[in-house]
Amino acid sequence: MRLHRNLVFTVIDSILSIYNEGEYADKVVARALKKDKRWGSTDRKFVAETIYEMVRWKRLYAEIAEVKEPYTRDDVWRIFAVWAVLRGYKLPDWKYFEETPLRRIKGRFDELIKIRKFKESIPDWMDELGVKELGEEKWSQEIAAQNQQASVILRVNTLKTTRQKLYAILMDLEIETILPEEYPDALILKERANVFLTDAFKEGLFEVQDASSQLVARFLDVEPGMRVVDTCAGAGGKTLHLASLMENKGQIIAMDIYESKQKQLKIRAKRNGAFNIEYRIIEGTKSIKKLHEKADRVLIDAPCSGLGVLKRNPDSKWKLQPQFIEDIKKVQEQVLQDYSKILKPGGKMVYATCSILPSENEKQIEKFLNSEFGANFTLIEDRKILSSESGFDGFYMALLQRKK
Ligand SMILES: C[S@@+](CC[C@H](N)C(=O)[O-])C[C@H]1O[C@@H](n2cnc3c(N)ncnc32)[C@H](O)[C@@H]1O
Repeated sequence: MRLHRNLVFTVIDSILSIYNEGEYADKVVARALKKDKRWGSTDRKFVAETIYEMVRWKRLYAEIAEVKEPYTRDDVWRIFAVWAVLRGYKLPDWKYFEETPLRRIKGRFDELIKIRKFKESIPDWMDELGVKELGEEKWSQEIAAQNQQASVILRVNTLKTTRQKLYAILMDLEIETILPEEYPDALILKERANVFLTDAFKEGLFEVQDASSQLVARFLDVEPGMRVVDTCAGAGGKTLHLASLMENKGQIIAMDIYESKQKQLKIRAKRNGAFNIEYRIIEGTKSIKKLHEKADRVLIDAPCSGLGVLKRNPDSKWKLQPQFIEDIKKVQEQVLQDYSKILKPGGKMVYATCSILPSENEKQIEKFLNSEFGANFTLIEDRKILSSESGFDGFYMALLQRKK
C-alpha cells in the first residue's frame, strides 16, 4: 500500500480544521472530496476513511504520538504517522516521517490498549459516565461497538416503490444490498457507495437512515387517516417514514424549534412525494396549547446526548460536554410533560432518543409516569437497543398510552 502525497495533504488540512477549529467532520469530508475531480473511488475512500479514523481514534493516536492540544501541523503529521504505521503502511521518505519512531509506536500502542479510555479513544468523563450508567461490562462492549464504522443503510420509500424493486434498481447500478428480515423497510449496502448520486435517490425512492432509527415510526403504530404530531421533527427522517406508513393519508404535523431544519424536511418531503405533512415552528407554549388533546399519535424524538450514534458521528466524542447532557435531560423532562398533552385520551405516544444512557431513557419515562400528569399514561412497551447487541445505532423507544 502506497501513500499518495496529494491525498495525504488533503487529510492533514482536513484534520487541522476538525481538531483545532471545531469544524464538523462530515462537512469537512464533503469539502475535501470536492477538491480534485480526477480522484477515483479508491482515492475518495482513502480520504474519507482516513479522516474519520483520525477523528475516531484521536486520543489514542495523540497519546501514542506524544502530542497535546492545540495541535500544530507537525503534531498532526505525527498523528498521521501513527495511523499509517498501525494500519501497516510503509512510510515514504518524506521529510515529515524522518524521525518517526516505528518500534516505539507499536510498543506504546500495546501498552495503551490495556486502558479503556485510550483503547476506545474517549474523554475521561465519558468513560466514567458510561460505567456509572451501564456498568463496566456493558459499557466496554458498547463503546467498542460504537467505534466500528457504520454501515450505509437505506429506508425504502413505499410511497414510490417497494423494497424488492429498489433492490433490483440498485443491483442494476452494481450497488448490492441485503434485505434484513427484522427491519422491513431497510436495505443494507454490502459495500459503501455514494448513493446520493443515483437517480433512485433523486427520484425519492429511498432515504439514508440507520436500521435502529427505522424502528421508531413503526413503534408508534400509526394507521392511514390518523392525525399524528411529530413534535421534534428536525429534518424529518422519521416524519417521512410516518408519511410512508400512513400512505399519505391523514395528517402529520411536523414541529421543531428550528426553521432551518424544517426547510430541509420540506425539500426531502417534496422528493419523497409525501403530501400529508403540515409544518409548524414551535414559538412558545401557544403553539402546543392549540393542539392539546388533538392527536391520535404523538412522536417525541427528543433531543439527546447522541451517545448511541458515535459510530456515525465520531467527532461527538470531542464536542460533547457533560453539562450539555445535564441540560438536555431537563429539556427531555419538559418536552415529555408539555407534548404529551397533545395526545387525545386513548391515543399513543412514543418517546425516543438515540442515546444508550438510562438517565435519558427509561429513567425519564419512570419520572414522567410518576408525575402528576404522567399518571394519566401507561407504559405499553419499551425497547433498549444497544449497538453491541444489534450492530446498528444505539436507540431507546417507549410506547405509552393515554388513559381514556
Ligand atoms: C433527535 S433530533 C430529531 C431527529 C428527527 N426526528 C429525525 O428523525 O430526523 C431532535 C430534534 O429536536 C429539536 N428540538 C430541540 N429542542 C426542542 C424543543 N424544545 N421542542 C421541539 N423540538 C426541539 C431539535 O431541533 C432536533 O431537530
